[in-house]
Amino acid sequence: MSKLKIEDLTLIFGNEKEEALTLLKQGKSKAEILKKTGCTVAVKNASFNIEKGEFFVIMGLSGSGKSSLLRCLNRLIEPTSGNVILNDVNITSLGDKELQNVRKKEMAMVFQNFGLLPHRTVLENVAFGLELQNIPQKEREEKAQEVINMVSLKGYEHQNTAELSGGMQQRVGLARALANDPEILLMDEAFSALDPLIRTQMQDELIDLQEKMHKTIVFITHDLDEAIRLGDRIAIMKDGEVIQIGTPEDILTNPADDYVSSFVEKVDRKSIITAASLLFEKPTVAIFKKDGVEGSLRKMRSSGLTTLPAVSVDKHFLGFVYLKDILELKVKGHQTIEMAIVKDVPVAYPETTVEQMLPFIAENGRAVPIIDKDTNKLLGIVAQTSLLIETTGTSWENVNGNSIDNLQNEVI
Ligand SMILES: Nc1ncnc2c1ncn2[C@@H]1O[C@H](COP(=O)(O)OP(=O)(O)OP(=O)(O)O)[C@@H](O)[C@H]1O
Repeated sequence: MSKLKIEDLTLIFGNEKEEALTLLKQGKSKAEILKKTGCTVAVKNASFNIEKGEFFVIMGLSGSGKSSLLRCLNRLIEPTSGNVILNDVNITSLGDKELQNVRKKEMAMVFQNFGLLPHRTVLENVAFGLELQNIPQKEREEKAQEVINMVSLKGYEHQNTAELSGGMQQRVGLARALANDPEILLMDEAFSALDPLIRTQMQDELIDLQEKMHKTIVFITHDLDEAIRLGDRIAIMKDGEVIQIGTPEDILTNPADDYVSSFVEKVDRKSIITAASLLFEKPTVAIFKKDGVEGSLRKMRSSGLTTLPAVSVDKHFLGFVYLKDILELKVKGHQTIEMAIVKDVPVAYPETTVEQMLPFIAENGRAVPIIDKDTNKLLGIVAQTSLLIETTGTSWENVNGNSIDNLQNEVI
């Protein structure tokens, strides 16, 4: 079930909003609208869903509209048109009191500049939201302590936040947001002010925390590496428009346009591209025991492949068969291939990344079998071009896969 629905959301800054909106509907560009009305279209017709428990990252260059969009979700900024629907409640049409309740209980925000009360202690800062709700001191302090422990700040409860490092202040910000146990966390460039090492550490901790909490997180960043590390899905914004939404792998393998490509080309893909996305298009050929020496040779000749996977009748992977071994069996007059099946080869799974597979390829020399973890069946093989085996063996671009889906159509 979808948790948060964003429907045709538009945000325009300026005095001539109505006119700007009309021009927008007529298909005029952001630049034309600015020229004619003096209004800035910060978010243009955004429509997408964020699933319950999803880590959703919004990414884009400075000025692309990320913060504006995020602030429309809890109406820190009033959207000009469109709807934000949370669990069937239309946030955009709530009265002040109900909206306050949503902000307190359902959507909490974590800011880049922490937004803490500097002369209050960690405990008081974390409990602050609960204090505003008149929750009795003992109860709010217990709750605050619980989240302080969660974000690894135990022992710092009574320190003033101004005395803490940036990373620790951001933990306080996070703990404060979590104190109300909201369903949704809105995080606006929450780690951007931290130095790189601390930033990576905070990302790791947030990933760990999310595994336990299963919150819906909407996280803004202008850093694609951060988006990829954190996001289940990433929305990419440009000039107020959401131009692509997808998993990190979708975005890297199929960038929607040159703008997305320009982000993507700087990313190290080896650690993101998985076997699953390599297993498409070309079907592989596999050998069954019943093919025997002659049948195997025929399959190798007609497919042009000198290494083929051997599978059982129900497609369980048995091992690899190499041309040289089959030829040896033929010379010796054998008809069965049993002896030529090399069983001890490293296998990978659909979620195994290219980076993780490269040592297998180096070790095995030719290909990596991709196996379904549950059924143990062979899904396909990821092979390296012979050229690459000769050279470095480390470039993902030259790694390709063959799916076993079309096994019935194999070349014989
Ligand atoms: N209060 C405002 N008044 C007028 N225009 C604004 C206001 N806030 C933002 N804008 C404009 O709206 C557009 C989107 O800005 P926004 O801050 O949402 O982008 P962003 O992607 O979050 O950028 P950054 O990463 O720099 O925060 C920009 O053109 C910006 O200049």
